[in-house]
Amino acid sequence: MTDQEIPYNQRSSILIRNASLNGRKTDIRIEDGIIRSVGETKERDAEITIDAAGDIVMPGLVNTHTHAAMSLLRGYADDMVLFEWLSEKIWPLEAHLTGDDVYWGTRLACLEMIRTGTIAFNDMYFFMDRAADAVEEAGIRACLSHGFIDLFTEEKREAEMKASVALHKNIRARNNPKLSFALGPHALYTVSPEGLRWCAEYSVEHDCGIHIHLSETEQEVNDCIATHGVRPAAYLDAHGILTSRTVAAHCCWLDTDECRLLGERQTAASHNPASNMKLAGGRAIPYSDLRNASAPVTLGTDGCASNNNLDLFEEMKMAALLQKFATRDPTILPAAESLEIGTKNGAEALRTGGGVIAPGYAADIILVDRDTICQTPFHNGSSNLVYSCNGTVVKTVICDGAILMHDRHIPEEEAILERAGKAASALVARRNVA
Ligand SMILES: C[C@H]1O[C@@H](n2cnc3c(N)ncnc32)[C@H](O)[C@@H]1O
Ligand SMILES: [Zn+2]
Repeated sequence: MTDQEIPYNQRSSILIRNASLNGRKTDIRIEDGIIRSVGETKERDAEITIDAAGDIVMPGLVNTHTHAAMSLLRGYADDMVLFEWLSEKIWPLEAHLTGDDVYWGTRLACLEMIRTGTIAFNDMYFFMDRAADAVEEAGIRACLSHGFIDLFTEEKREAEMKASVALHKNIRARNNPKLSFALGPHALYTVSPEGLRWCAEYSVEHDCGIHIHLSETEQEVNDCIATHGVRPAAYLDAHGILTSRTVAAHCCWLDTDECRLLGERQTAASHNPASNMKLAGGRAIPYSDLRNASAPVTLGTDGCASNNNLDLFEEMKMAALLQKFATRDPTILPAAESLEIGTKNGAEALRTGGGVIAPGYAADIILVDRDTICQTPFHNGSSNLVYSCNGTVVKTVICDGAILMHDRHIPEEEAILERAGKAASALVARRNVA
């Protein structure tokens, strides 16, 4: 089948033939966005047939914490301390962002995510109606939240509440099962207690998610104890923020009791190892404690200004390596577990219906090359995917039963690179004259 014949970003009936799954050859039938059968099939009547001989099939990856349009800020400010990085470089530049910037930045981010095998992401940023436009055109799944930052003033709180409700309405009106809405209280150091409480109540009333930063730095913990007399997780819990619909990003400085609290509430922790190492937070996520407490652990990249890419294959490797280094225990977070964190756990946290290759699951599937250096020799599939490969191994991406990349081709790639590059230059120029 030539590229022209592929109906990109349209649900189709798809037959994948001869793919390798857990070391066995198999066919996979997809209809109406769902995996219908896994195993050899005699049926041949699909709209699209993909011969996947030489490819490995696996669930698509899920990025549970990002700020997609920050792809425009890739390389803009590196090698800085987190708070100075935010307050001196990132926030002053973001003050000049437009809806168009967010549209092109999010298109660029979706392009990168699709190319590296990600089929869903959890995003917190601004001008999110334009992010939603970009996401729909890319065809990927996303949970979108307006970054709610009231800086403890009532006036800003009212504005952020309005912006959040408007985004919720906008997303509902699109009636796209791949799009969902979450409240996005940025962090306990940028949102008033009233703002947090409002987000919590709104999320209960409308059954939507909550996306927040939690315990990224030691300073956040120390300031919280000094101001409120409790640690960050307890503080957020007292304001109703820790729920089974909540994704808490970073979680580096949680203590054992806080891990237990996340477990009790079934709040998902999004582990962002590259960002934590780059911004030098100084502590790795307490992975064992979270696991012992049965708190869901998922994987995220954070934005492109602190990573600086959105490749979750790299992130799976860093997650495993960082745990080993930080705990001096090479047996912690083995490759197969890292893969599960990057796929199944993220899919559960974002409720995509996918994350597993089996009948009845959402058809969120990727095909990765087996005939490459990083897969040779092939002693252990999980080991190769986590420790040896990166996102360039991905050949084909199917999301909700629609093809988004086929044989490494994604429509409009060149145009997106050009427009996003121009938007980034113009944004920096506006900041420099201001
Ligand atoms: C949604 C808001 O979150 C900011 N943001 C981006 N990265 C981080 C981080 N590691 N920690 C806290 N905030 C961050 C964005 O720059 C935006 O202002
Ligand atoms: Zn973040």
